[in-house]
Amino acid sequence: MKLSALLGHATATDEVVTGFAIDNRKVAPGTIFGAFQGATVNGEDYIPAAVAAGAIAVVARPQALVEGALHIGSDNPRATFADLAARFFAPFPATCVAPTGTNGKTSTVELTRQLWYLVGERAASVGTLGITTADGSLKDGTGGLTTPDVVSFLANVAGLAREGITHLAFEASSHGLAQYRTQGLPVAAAAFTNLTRDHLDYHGTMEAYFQAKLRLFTEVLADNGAAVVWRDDQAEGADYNRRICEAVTARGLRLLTVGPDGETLRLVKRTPTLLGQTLAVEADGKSHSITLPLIGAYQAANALCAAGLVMTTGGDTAKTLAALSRVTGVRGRLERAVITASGAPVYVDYAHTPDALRAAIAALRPHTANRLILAFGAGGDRDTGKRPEMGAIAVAEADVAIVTDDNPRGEDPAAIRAMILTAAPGAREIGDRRAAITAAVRMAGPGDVVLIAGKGHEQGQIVAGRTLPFDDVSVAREAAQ
Ligand SMILES: CC(=O)N[C@H]1[C@@H](OP(=O)(O)OP(=O)(O)OC[C@H]2O[C@@H](n3ccc(=O)[nH]c3=O)[C@H](O)[C@@H]2O)O[C@H](CO)[C@@H](O)[C@@H]1O[C@H](C)C(=O)N[C@@H](C)C(=O)N[C@H](CCC(=O)O)C(=O)O
Ligand SMILES: Nc1ncnc2c1ncn2[C@@H]1O[C@H](COP(=O)(O)OP(=O)(O)OP(=O)(O)O)[C@@H](O)[C@H]1O
Ligand SMILES: N[C@H](CCC[C@H](N)C(=O)O)C(=O)O
Ligand SMILES: [Mg+2]
Repeated sequence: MKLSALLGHATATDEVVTGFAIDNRKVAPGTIFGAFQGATVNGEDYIPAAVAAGAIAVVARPQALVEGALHIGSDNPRATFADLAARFFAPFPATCVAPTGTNGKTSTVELTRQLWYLVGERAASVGTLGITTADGSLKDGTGGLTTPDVVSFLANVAGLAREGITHLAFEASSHGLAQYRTQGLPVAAAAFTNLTRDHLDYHGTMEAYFQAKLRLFTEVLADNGAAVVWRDDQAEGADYNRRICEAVTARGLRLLTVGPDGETLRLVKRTPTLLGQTLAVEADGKSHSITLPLIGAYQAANALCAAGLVMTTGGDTAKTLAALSRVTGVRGRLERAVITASGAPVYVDYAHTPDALRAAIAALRPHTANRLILAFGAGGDRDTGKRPEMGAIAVAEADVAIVTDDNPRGEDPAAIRAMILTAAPGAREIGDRRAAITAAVRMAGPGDVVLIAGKGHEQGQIVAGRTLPFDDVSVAREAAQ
């Protein structure tokens, strides 16, 4: 594609555009470079290096200095760059949907993908787990991010379309929304699960965090799009869900509400069973009984959000709800790793926020005859305020709480544990995660349940800039030997 065709107007030198880059080290001849002010450095400092490497145009603020390449000036360079990149990489899958929320995005995209698969669509998902393709296999391309950087995202989504994917569910993280990482991809439906404490290191305040999420509904969602909003008016942060509904209604878009206080899919009753739960749901004045093979209220919530996304993009209500009985568990979300010799099940879960920890413990409580033994930690170089909150929840809700390490990154692991322990009197401290998991598994007796929280599907422990191989599920299995 020629530069003039991409921009829609004549340019002094009309070169062929070969690609897009936001990092000067990825620029090749013919690239359009996006220079953005970041959280750690200013991308504008790399413009000369990008031009030297062959960039033919640079998207940057109007006041930025660009010499030797076309300067595409914009007050919102991230958005302008993404719109151009989307024009370059298109076409995309015909139906793209995106959930956001503090917790539940990965589960919702995966369940949405599965529901589409079960009714015969070629569907994929993009998020924390990576790129999950039509047959359920995983491929890389996200760079370890939940919402990949804009170039990787648009290039990969276009690649999925070329492979015949017609339906895509992707996770819209608050960082991704704030940085316009998905801009340019038309979104047919967006979902909102919940908003509770997380990422305040980046957003500063809960209101700023909410505003980043809100953008999915006010700006990213297409003009003829629809929103699915979880409604449990008694839940923590329920006011945010209400505000999302108001914003969607103000835009005149279709709104589907799901949950105990939802109107589209009203969750009337939830009954835990041995390996899952039965959901009594009212839709269009009809009662449906859904046998969901996943445990926990939180998984029911994500399943209904997923069903809403499928229904609002053309899925038949009865068929979609029926398909919920055939979904399988999401990797690292209340995943049963092993049953110990004494008969205690050991679950691995990705709870790394206060609300998630509470939800994961609550999910297991009905399945626990005796003690609920919890091993958990909190990540380094992330919101520090959530640490004591998680500690308080652990000692209040679990019978045995073991505080251990979870990706200390650049921080002193002992200092992270100390912050958790300030609000967790009675909790035990075992820094080494393998030792903590082993202790939890070995102390479990008949009727006990073990919950290992925080890392879910992760395959490494990030310590001082290095990622050491680590998998909670395998370690739990070894401990149970
Ligand atoms: C805080 C954050 O979101 N950082 C991400 C973001 O950085 P940034 O825009 O602030 O960039 P920066 O590092 O200050 O650099 C500014 C610009 O200069 C460019 N640059 C920089 C250095 C250089 O030598 N040359 C160069 O061109 C960079 O590419 C960038 O465009 O853009 C970078 C490039 O895509 C990402 O790698 C980086 O992710 C870091 C590694 C990260 O840890 N991000 C996490 C916190 C994150 O994004 N998490 C969310 C939410 C997770 C969830 O809750 O699910 C996610 O979606 O994964
Ligand atoms: N709807 C929900 N309500 C409360 N807690 C939830 C909900 N869904 C998931 N959780 C908790 O959050 C954890 C992470 O879930 P999931 O991976 O689906 O969320 P996410 O939003 O993608 O998280 P991340 O932002 O880290 O990618 C789960 O393991 C569970 O403990
Ligand atoms: N997307 C989240 C994942 C956190 C996972 C947890 N194991 C941790 O390292 O804190 C983040 O980057 O904040
Ligand atoms: Mg996720």
